Amino acid sequence: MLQVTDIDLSYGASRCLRGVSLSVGPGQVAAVLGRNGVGKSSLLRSIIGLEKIQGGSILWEGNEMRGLGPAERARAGIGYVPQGREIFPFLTVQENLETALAAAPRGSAVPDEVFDLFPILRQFLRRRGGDLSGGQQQQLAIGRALTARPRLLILDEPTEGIQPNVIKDIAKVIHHLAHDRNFAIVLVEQYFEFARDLADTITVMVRGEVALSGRTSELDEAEVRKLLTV
Ligand SMILES: Nc1ncnc2c1ncn2[C@@H]1O[C@H](COP(=O)(O)OP(=O)(O)OP(=O)(O)O)[C@@H](O)[C@H]1O
Repeated sequence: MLQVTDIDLSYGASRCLRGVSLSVGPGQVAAVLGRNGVGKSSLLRSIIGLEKIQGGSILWEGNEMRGLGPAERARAGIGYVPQGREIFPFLTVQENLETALAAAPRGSAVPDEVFDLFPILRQFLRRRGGDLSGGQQQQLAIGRALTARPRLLILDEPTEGIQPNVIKDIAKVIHHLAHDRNFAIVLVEQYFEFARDLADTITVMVRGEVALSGRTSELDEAEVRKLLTV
Protein backbone atom coordinates (compact mmCIF):
# COMPACT_ATOMS: atom_id res chain seq x y z
CA MET A 1 0.00 0.00 0.00
CA LEU A 2 1.19 3.51 -0.87
CA GLN A 3 -0.04 6.24 1.44
CA VAL A 4 0.93 9.78 0.57
CA THR A 5 -0.29 12.13 3.29
CA ASP A 6 -0.38 15.90 3.25
CA ILE A 7 2.78 16.51 1.28
CA ASP A 8 4.13 19.98 0.61
CA LEU A 9 6.70 20.88 -2.02
CA SER A 10 8.16 24.25 -2.98
CA TYR A 11 10.57 25.20 -5.73
CA GLY A 12 12.36 28.10 -4.03
CA ALA A 13 9.67 30.55 -3.00
CA SER A 14 7.05 29.02 -5.25
CA ARG A 15 4.70 26.47 -3.64
CA CYS A 16 4.06 23.59 -5.97
CA LEU A 17 2.20 21.04 -3.81
CA ARG A 18 0.05 21.89 -0.81
CA GLY A 19 -1.23 19.17 1.50
CA VAL A 20 -1.55 16.57 -1.25
CA SER A 21 -2.72 13.08 -0.23
CA LEU A 22 -3.15 9.96 -2.32
CA SER A 23 -3.33 6.27 -1.61
CA VAL A 24 -3.32 3.09 -3.66
CA GLY A 25 -3.21 -0.55 -2.71
CA PRO A 26 -2.01 -3.68 -4.53
CA GLY A 27 -4.30 -4.57 -7.42
CA GLN A 28 -5.49 -0.98 -7.79
CA VAL A 29 -4.96 1.85 -10.26
CA ALA A 30 -5.04 5.43 -8.96
CA ALA A 31 -5.21 8.12 -11.62
CA VAL A 32 -4.11 11.70 -11.05
CA LEU A 33 -5.64 14.22 -13.43
CA GLY A 34 -5.27 17.95 -13.91
CA ARG A 35 -4.42 20.63 -16.38
CA ASN A 36 -0.87 21.48 -17.40
CA GLY A 37 1.30 22.77 -14.60
CA VAL A 38 -0.91 21.84 -11.62
CA GLY A 39 1.84 19.72 -10.06
CA LYS A 40 1.11 16.17 -11.24
CA SER A 41 4.68 15.37 -12.31
CA SER A 42 6.03 17.02 -9.17
CA LEU A 43 3.82 14.73 -7.09
CA LEU A 44 5.19 11.65 -8.86
CA ARG A 45 8.76 12.92 -8.58
CA SER A 46 8.20 13.45 -4.86
CA ILE A 47 6.99 9.86 -4.46
CA ILE A 48 10.05 8.40 -6.16
CA GLY A 49 12.47 10.70 -4.37
CA LEU A 50 13.55 13.07 -7.15
CA GLU A 51 12.07 16.03 -5.26
CA LYS A 52 12.62 16.70 -1.58
CA ILE A 53 9.29 17.43 0.10
CA GLN A 54 9.07 19.93 2.94
CA GLY A 55 6.12 18.39 4.75
CA GLY A 56 3.99 15.28 4.97
CA SER A 57 4.72 11.61 4.67
CA ILE A 58 5.12 8.92 2.01
CA LEU A 59 4.51 5.44 3.39
CA TRP A 60 5.15 2.47 1.12
CA GLU A 61 4.38 -1.01 2.47
CA GLY A 62 4.36 0.58 5.92
CA ASN A 63 7.82 2.16 5.64
CA GLU A 64 8.54 5.90 5.52
CA MET A 65 10.21 6.80 2.23
CA ARG A 66 10.69 10.50 2.94
CA GLY A 67 14.34 10.35 4.00
CA LEU A 68 15.35 7.87 1.27
CA GLY A 69 16.92 8.65 -2.12
CA PRO A 70 15.56 7.47 -5.47
CA ALA A 71 17.80 4.39 -5.64
CA GLU A 72 16.70 3.19 -2.21
CA ARG A 73 13.06 3.72 -3.13
CA ALA A 74 13.62 1.76 -6.36
CA ARG A 75 15.10 -1.07 -4.29
CA ALA A 76 12.04 -0.90 -2.04
CA GLY A 77 9.94 -1.81 -5.08
CA ILE A 78 8.93 1.54 -6.54
CA GLY A 79 9.17 1.68 -10.35
CA TYR A 80 8.89 4.83 -12.47
CA VAL A 81 8.09 5.54 -16.10
CA PRO A 82 8.95 9.22 -16.66
CA GLN A 83 7.11 11.72 -18.79
CA GLY A 84 8.72 11.80 -22.23
CA ARG A 85 9.99 8.23 -21.66
CA GLU A 86 13.68 9.14 -21.32
CA ILE A 87 14.95 6.29 -23.46
CA PHE A 88 18.71 6.28 -24.10
CA PRO A 89 18.71 6.88 -27.88
CA PHE A 90 22.17 5.46 -28.62
CA LEU A 91 21.74 2.30 -26.53
CA THR A 92 20.00 -0.75 -27.97
CA VAL A 93 16.66 -1.96 -26.66
CA GLN A 94 18.49 -4.68 -24.71
CA GLU A 95 20.94 -2.18 -23.22
CA ASN A 96 18.10 0.19 -22.31
CA LEU A 97 16.36 -2.64 -20.45
CA GLU A 98 19.59 -3.68 -18.74
CA THR A 99 20.14 -0.21 -17.27
CA ALA A 100 17.38 -1.19 -14.85
CA LEU A 101 19.50 -4.08 -13.56
CA ALA A 102 22.20 -1.78 -12.14
CA ALA A 103 20.96 -2.23 -8.59
CA ALA A 104 19.86 -5.86 -9.02
CA PRO A 105 21.81 -8.85 -7.68
CA ARG A 106 24.60 -10.12 -9.96
CA GLY A 107 23.41 -12.45 -12.68
CA SER A 108 19.93 -10.91 -12.84
CA ALA A 109 18.34 -10.79 -16.27
CA VAL A 110 15.47 -8.97 -17.96
CA PRO A 111 12.34 -10.91 -16.88
CA ASP A 112 10.61 -12.90 -19.65
CA GLU A 113 7.41 -11.13 -18.67
CA VAL A 114 8.69 -7.93 -20.29
CA PHE A 115 8.88 -9.68 -23.67
CA ASP A 116 5.59 -11.48 -23.12
CA LEU A 117 3.90 -8.13 -22.54
CA PHE A 118 5.75 -6.34 -25.35
CA PRO A 119 6.80 -8.86 -28.03
CA ILE A 120 8.07 -6.00 -30.22
CA LEU A 121 10.91 -5.46 -27.74
CA ARG A 122 12.19 -8.99 -28.31
CA GLN A 123 11.99 -8.49 -32.04
CA PHE A 124 13.90 -5.18 -31.83
CA LEU A 125 16.39 -6.21 -29.14
CA ARG A 126 19.41 -4.95 -31.11
CA ARG A 127 17.77 -1.83 -32.52
CA ARG A 128 18.77 1.52 -31.04
CA GLY A 129 16.25 3.13 -28.69
CA GLY A 130 16.28 6.32 -30.73
CA ASP A 131 15.17 4.42 -33.83
CA LEU A 132 11.92 3.19 -32.25
CA SER A 133 8.56 4.91 -32.74
CA GLY A 134 7.05 6.89 -29.86
CA GLY A 135 4.74 4.02 -28.96
CA GLN A 136 7.57 1.48 -29.03
CA GLN A 137 9.67 3.78 -26.85
CA GLN A 138 6.83 3.97 -24.37
CA GLN A 139 6.66 0.18 -24.29
CA LEU A 140 10.42 0.11 -23.76
CA ALA A 141 10.14 2.62 -20.91
CA ILE A 142 7.50 0.47 -19.20
CA GLY A 143 9.57 -2.67 -19.89
CA ARG A 144 12.62 -1.02 -18.37
CA ALA A 145 10.69 -0.10 -15.22
CA LEU A 146 9.39 -3.69 -14.95
CA THR A 147 12.93 -5.06 -15.32
CA ALA A 148 13.69 -3.81 -11.81
CA ARG A 149 10.76 -5.97 -10.60
CA PRO A 150 8.77 -3.29 -8.80
CA ARG A 151 5.53 -3.78 -6.88
CA LEU A 152 4.43 -0.17 -7.31
CA LEU A 153 4.48 1.30 -10.81
CA ILE A 154 4.29 5.05 -11.33
CA LEU A 155 3.55 6.27 -14.85
CA ASP A 156 3.69 9.89 -15.98
CA GLU A 157 1.44 10.47 -19.00
CA PRO A 158 2.04 7.16 -20.77
CA THR A 159 -0.31 8.12 -23.61
CA GLU A 160 1.40 11.41 -24.47
CA GLY A 161 2.13 11.63 -28.19
CA ILE A 162 1.16 8.04 -28.89
CA GLN A 163 -1.10 6.57 -31.57
CA PRO A 164 -4.52 5.25 -30.52
CA ASN A 165 -3.76 1.57 -31.26
CA VAL A 166 -0.68 1.64 -29.02
CA ILE A 167 -2.63 3.51 -26.35
CA LYS A 168 -5.02 0.54 -26.29
CA ASP A 169 -2.12 -1.91 -25.87
CA ILE A 170 -0.71 0.14 -23.02
CA ALA A 171 -4.11 0.29 -21.33
CA LYS A 172 -4.33 -3.52 -21.54
CA VAL A 173 -0.89 -3.90 -19.97
CA ILE A 174 -1.71 -1.53 -17.11
CA HIS A 175 -4.98 -3.38 -16.50
CA HIS A 176 -3.18 -6.73 -16.53
CA LEU A 177 -0.43 -5.58 -14.15
CA ALA A 178 -2.97 -4.31 -11.62
CA HIS A 179 -5.60 -7.01 -11.84
CA ASP A 180 -3.67 -10.16 -12.69
CA ARG A 181 -0.28 -9.33 -11.15
CA ASN A 182 -1.42 -7.31 -8.15
CA PHE A 183 0.72 -4.23 -8.81
CA ALA A 184 -0.21 -0.94 -7.21
CA ILE A 185 -0.29 1.66 -10.00
CA VAL A 186 -0.28 5.45 -9.97
CA LEU A 187 -1.00 7.01 -13.33
CA VAL A 188 -0.84 10.66 -14.31
CA GLU A 189 -2.99 11.44 -17.31
CA GLN A 190 -4.24 14.29 -19.45
CA TYR A 191 -7.01 12.20 -21.00
CA PHE A 192 -10.03 11.71 -18.82
CA GLU A 193 -11.40 8.73 -20.79
CA PHE A 194 -8.17 6.74 -20.52
CA ALA A 195 -8.08 7.30 -16.75
CA ARG A 196 -11.79 6.61 -16.25
CA ASP A 197 -11.64 3.29 -18.08
CA LEU A 198 -8.61 2.07 -16.13
CA ALA A 199 -8.60 3.64 -12.70
CA ASP A 200 -10.25 2.51 -9.48
CA THR A 201 -9.79 5.97 -8.01
CA ILE A 202 -9.35 9.42 -9.52
CA THR A 203 -7.69 12.42 -7.92
CA VAL A 204 -8.05 15.77 -9.66
CA MET A 205 -5.48 18.46 -8.90
CA VAL A 206 -5.89 22.19 -9.30
CA ARG A 207 -2.97 24.56 -8.62
CA GLY A 208 -0.99 22.19 -6.42
CA GLU A 209 -3.93 20.97 -4.38
CA VAL A 210 -6.34 18.05 -4.51
CA ALA A 211 -9.63 19.50 -5.75
CA LEU A 212 -11.53 16.23 -5.92
CA SER A 213 -10.80 12.62 -5.11
CA GLY A 214 -12.81 9.42 -4.95
CA ARG A 215 -13.76 6.09 -6.43
CA THR A 216 -14.12 6.38 -10.21
CA SER A 217 -17.59 4.85 -10.12
CA GLU A 218 -18.80 7.43 -7.60
CA LEU A 219 -17.32 10.60 -9.12
CA ASP A 220 -19.47 13.12 -10.93
CA GLU A 221 -18.01 13.04 -14.43
CA ALA A 222 -19.26 16.52 -15.31
CA GLU A 223 -17.58 17.96 -12.22
CA VAL A 224 -14.28 16.25 -13.08
CA ARG A 225 -14.41 17.49 -16.66
CA LYS A 226 -15.10 21.02 -15.44
CA LEU A 227 -11.97 20.97 -13.28
CA LEU A 228 -9.94 19.78 -16.26
CA THR A 229 -11.09 22.58 -18.54
CA VAL A 230 -11.38 25.72 -16.37
N1 LIG B 1 12.42 22.05 -11.12
C1 LIG B 1 11.51 23.02 -11.06
N2 LIG B 1 11.87 24.26 -10.63
C2 LIG B 1 10.95 25.26 -10.54
N3 LIG B 1 9.65 25.11 -10.85
C3 LIG B 1 9.24 23.92 -11.29
C4 LIG B 1 10.14 22.80 -11.42
N4 LIG B 1 9.43 21.73 -11.87
C5 LIG B 1 8.15 22.17 -12.01
N5 LIG B 1 8.03 23.46 -11.67
C6 LIG B 1 6.79 24.26 -11.66
O1 LIG B 1 5.88 23.62 -10.79
C7 LIG B 1 4.56 23.63 -11.32
C8 LIG B 1 4.06 22.21 -11.47
O2 LIG B 1 4.78 21.53 -12.52
P1 LIG B 1 4.53 19.99 -12.87
O3 LIG B 1 5.43 19.65 -13.99
O4 LIG B 1 4.59 19.19 -11.64
O5 LIG B 1 3.02 20.05 -13.39
P2 LIG B 1 2.20 19.01 -14.24
O6 LIG B 1 0.83 19.05 -13.68
O7 LIG B 1 2.88 17.71 -14.26
O8 LIG B 1 2.21 19.66 -15.67
P3 LIG B 1 2.37 18.96 -17.11
O9 LIG B 1 1.05 18.34 -17.39
O10 LIG B 1 2.66 20.13 -17.99
O11 LIG B 1 3.49 17.99 -17.02
C9 LIG B 1 4.65 24.39 -12.63
O12 LIG B 1 4.30 25.72 -12.39
C10 LIG B 1 6.09 24.27 -13.02
O13 LIG B 1 6.50 25.35 -13.81
